[in-house]
Amino acid sequence: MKGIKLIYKYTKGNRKLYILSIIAVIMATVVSFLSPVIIKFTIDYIIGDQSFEINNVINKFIGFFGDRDFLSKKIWIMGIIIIVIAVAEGGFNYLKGKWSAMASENIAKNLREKLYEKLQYMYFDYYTNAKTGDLVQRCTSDVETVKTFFSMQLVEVGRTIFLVVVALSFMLSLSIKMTLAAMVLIPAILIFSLYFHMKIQKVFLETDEAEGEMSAGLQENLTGVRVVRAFAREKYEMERFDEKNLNFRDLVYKLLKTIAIFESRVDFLSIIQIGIVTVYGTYLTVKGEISLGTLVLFLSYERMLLWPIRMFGRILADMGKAFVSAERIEEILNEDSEQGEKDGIKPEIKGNISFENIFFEYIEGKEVLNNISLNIKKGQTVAILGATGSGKTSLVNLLTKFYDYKSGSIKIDDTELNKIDKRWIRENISIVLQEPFMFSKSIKDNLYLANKHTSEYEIYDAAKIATIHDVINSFSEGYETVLGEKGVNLSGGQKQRLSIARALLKKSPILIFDDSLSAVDTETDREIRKALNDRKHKATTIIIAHRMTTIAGADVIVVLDKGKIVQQGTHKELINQNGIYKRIWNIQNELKDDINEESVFEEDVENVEVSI
Ligand SMILES: Nc1ncnc2c1ncn2[C@@H]1O[C@H](COP(=O)(O)OP(=O)(O)OP(=O)(O)O)[C@@H](O)[C@H]1O
Repeated sequence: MKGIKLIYKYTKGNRKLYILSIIAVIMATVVSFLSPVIIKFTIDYIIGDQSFEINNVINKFIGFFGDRDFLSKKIWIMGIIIIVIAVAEGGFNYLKGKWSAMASENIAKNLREKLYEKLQYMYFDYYTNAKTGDLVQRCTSDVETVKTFFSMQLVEVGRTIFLVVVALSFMLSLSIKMTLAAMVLIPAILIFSLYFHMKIQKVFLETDEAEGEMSAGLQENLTGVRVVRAFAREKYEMERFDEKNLNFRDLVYKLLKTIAIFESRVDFLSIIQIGIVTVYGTYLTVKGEISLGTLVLFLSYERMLLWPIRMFGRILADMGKAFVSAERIEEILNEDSEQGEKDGIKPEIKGNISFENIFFEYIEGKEVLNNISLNIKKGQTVAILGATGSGKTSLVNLLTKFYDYKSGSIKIDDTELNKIDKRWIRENISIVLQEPFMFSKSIKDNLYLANKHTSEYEIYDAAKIATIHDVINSFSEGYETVLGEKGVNLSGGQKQRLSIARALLKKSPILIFDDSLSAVDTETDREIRKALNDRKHKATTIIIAHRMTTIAGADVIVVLDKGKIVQQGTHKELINQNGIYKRIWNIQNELKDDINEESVFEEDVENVEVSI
């Protein structure tokens, strides 16, 4: 029932095409019934001189070409009629294929569109829990399974049912005895086919899973190829892949063997069925109960019926698969997402931010932020320092509305963040993520992503601030250089710098760096901070970092520990307090002494006030 509802829902907008393809199938089937009738007519009436009372309409159709005398002299006319019928059948089958393909391709396209759109707006939690491979499979092979159902199985079920009904009524009108003989093994073949295909479904599923595992293994291996090489684990990886490869081969072999056994058994049953019609039909013909033409007609219909009936089980089993796929697609489409939310307000964002008694947890009972209160004025630079897992990124996640806070208050200027439109606030915040991601496009296109109306001059300017302009120019294609998957032809630090340039191009009133200078060397870090310093006060800037020199020049430094703010103040204030900040500062200075090198670090320590 659920499946039928889904069929009805999915065909929306394409039902006319479906009706047309069903009409074409009916026409093809009707026409296919004509050839044996023409042959019977030729054998019995033209050659055999017997009366022909098959059906008034068909009688008239053949009579249209002339009387018996005329036709017996020009028997080639019957050959031409058969050829025309075959061409007409082919034409109707072509139209059926065309219309059902158009409808099913539309359905698949709409489904992919809906899924893609939905996935753009899912809540962040969804991506944390969902497996990427599984999502990709739902958007590709599950959609394909549903498409195959609509393009083939649905119409084939209709064709088979129509074929059986029409053939049966036609055969019954000619000879009840022969019809019974022609149908004697049909139920057995049908039941056997249904039983077999239900049973084999499990093997199909196992094979699909084994193939999925093999491709997932390959994908993981390719993504982690550097780790594999670095740990010299090639042999181990090959063995793991071999195991999956072997398992897949064995399952496919088992599947093909089972299908071959089924085919040979059902072939055997079909031959016996044809044998029964031939022997019993010959007996009745000799006795004069039926004509030779009727025997030939029954044999033709028998052959026409056998193929769809033996495949009926397969079609039904595949339909079961299509319903499972449709449900997997529906699971995604029925998820709650940001799309369902009402639009929030869109105030002008100046850049004043205040957190008041914010508590936050991702998982109930596991507090991540504990009573956070913090005031950031427009244009200020705030640095956040804290151990891993202390809640720095979570603070940013709330600000960008990736997650919602349940208690406390966050105000942007004077507006409660909860009331501000999600897209609006994200448009007004530039964020450089902890793990920068670059699309497989040119460097320029990756930069345009931030602001498609930006000028080339602005792009170069942002790249210069992020100290990546010279690096880009050193590539032979310059800004047109196409980045590989995940930007692999850039180093980690280069990717970070490019994503800083991208964020700067957005020109938002709020700028966030989430540990975005960790992969650049101290010298480059200093250069970027100097360049940024010139833009100071243009945007409220939040910097999350572990390197003290990155942090020290901020207007306000916030020290987080296990989700709580434990210290807050300027570098000068914090250095004079006994606390985490002073301890880390001392550790980094001691390290510097240990290394005992004349370093940029030393300069940084001296210039901390100006170097953000
Ligand atoms: N999506 C999530 N679901 C559940 N727990 C999460 C999620 N994201 C983060 N956490 C948990 O919240 C805590 C704070 O994480 P957060 O990423 O804010 O730390 P952080 O200070 O930014 O750390 P780092 O410096 O390593 O990036 C951690 O204990 C982490 O395991």
